[in-house]
Amino acid sequence: MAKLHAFTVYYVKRGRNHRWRCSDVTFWCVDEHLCNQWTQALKELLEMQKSRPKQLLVYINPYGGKRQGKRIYEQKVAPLFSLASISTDVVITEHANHAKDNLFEVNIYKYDGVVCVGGDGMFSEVMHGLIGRMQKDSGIDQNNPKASLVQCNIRIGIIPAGSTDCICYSTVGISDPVTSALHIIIGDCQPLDVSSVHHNNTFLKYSVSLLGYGFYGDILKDSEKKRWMGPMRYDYSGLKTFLSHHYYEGTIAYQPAKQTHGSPRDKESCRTGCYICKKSEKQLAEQTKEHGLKHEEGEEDWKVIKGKFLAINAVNMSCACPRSPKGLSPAAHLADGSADLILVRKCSRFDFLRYLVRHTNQDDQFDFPFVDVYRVKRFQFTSKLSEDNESNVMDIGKKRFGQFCRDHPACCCNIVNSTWNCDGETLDSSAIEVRVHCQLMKLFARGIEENCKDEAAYSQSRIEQLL
Ligand SMILES: Nc1ncnc2c1ncn2[C@@H]1O[C@H](COP(=O)(O)OP(=O)(O)OP(=O)(O)O)[C@@H](O)[C@H]1O
Ligand SMILES: CCCCCCCCCCCCC/C=C/[C@@H](O)[C@H](CO)NC(=O)CCCCC
Ligand SMILES: [Ca+2]
Repeated sequence: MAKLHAFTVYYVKRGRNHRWRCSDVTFWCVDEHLCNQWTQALKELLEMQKSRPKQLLVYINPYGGKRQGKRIYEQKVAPLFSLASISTDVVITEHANHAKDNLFEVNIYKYDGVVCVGGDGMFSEVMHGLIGRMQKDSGIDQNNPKASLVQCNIRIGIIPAGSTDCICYSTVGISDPVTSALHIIIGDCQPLDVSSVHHNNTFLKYSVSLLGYGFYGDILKDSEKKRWMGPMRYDYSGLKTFLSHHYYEGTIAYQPAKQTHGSPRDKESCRTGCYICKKSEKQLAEQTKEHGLKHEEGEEDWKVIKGKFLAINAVNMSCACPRSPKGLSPAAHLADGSADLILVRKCSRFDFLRYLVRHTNQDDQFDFPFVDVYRVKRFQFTSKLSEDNESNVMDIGKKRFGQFCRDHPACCCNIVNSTWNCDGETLDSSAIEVRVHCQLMKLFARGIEENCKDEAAYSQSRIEQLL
């Protein structure tokens, strides 16, 4: 028998529900020279793939979600990175803000990307570190709410190991560490809108998923005390908050997003290669070419809404997650430069439950008389309490009689403020000013792919597209 020579090709195979797996095929051949020619040609082809990362900085939160981050990375992700010849510097975080602070100190420019292993909170830390570092290096003051921010071209990869993993689920279609690792390896790139949140010309936070006041703010505040329960804390605090049924009075002012095509009531969702996000990318490039970073937005066309709200949810993306597979705004776009502002007004407990149930099924969440939704580029919120404080008409008696509104004791209208839930972190201020920055950062992802029945059908459609 002649001596056989062989080489193995590792490739990505699509599974069900947006899951990707690594598969391999081994080629055998008797001719050693031919075998070497093949491996050489394949190596050269791989070398030409400039979007694939070679060096990554990895942060692992060992305490996120079910505390499995370190194990998930070591067992499922590191072997794939090493198979793909990616070199890594790994930091296991020792305290909150470790990753964020570290990103201000290290030479980030030597990396092709930063990977976070954890949940939405861990992603938020890495995003704040990277965006903050870019602004610092470019001399841009984050405290100026009107500043045009510098885009961050160092991509972030998310290995989901948290409690909600909403950002991973909404940008990949599944919360699965191996799938996310493969998106990183093949060098996918998904731009992402980021909202900046300010109070009185002071920068508070950035947000990419949910900015929620009322229901989601109260859940978060209560659940933070129960971190030891792990992801279950949200079910416990969710039920408690639902039963308390608190309303909050305040004023919302918003500027509609006129430049984006599409509406929150659209039937189609944002998917891989989304033409609405592509149009926004083109507009952004033209704007930057014309005005550079100096472009200022007009102050025209503010709309004002006063009312009592059970929940105010501003989402930059659908916020799909395993608990809510279509998300809070199923037609929101990842990179169109706008957010969907959802106002849930005072209604009965039963009606609010009907609304919440629609987070989990196929029915239209906005088809209720007490729910309004607007696609916006900027908004401001002031609670009734801070309005009263500002105009110096605060009734001290209200304070003394505890937290319920003295004027309507039976209405559950809360005179204390709720808290803003900003991607799973609480904000210190209730009065905020929010602005969406179109495609401020990039992820190692490609958006959610259209569902295809099987791989053969997918390949066929790709061939047809290419032809
Ligand atoms: N070593 C650490 N010790 C304590 N806290 C940490 C550590 N590293 C990171 N953190 C903080 O833990 C918080 C929560 O982490 P993470 O987002 O990973 O998990 P989660 O809250 O369970 O998930 P999700 O955000 O998806 O709901 C983050 O805000 C992060 O700042
Ligand atoms: C009777 C059935 C009612 C069921 C209602 C289920 C609703 C689930 C909606 C989940 C929406 C998640 C939005 C994303 C928020 C994240 O930025 C944040 C950080 O991870 N998570 C939470 O605040 C955690 C929020 C958890 C809420 C439970
Ligand atoms: Ca958006």
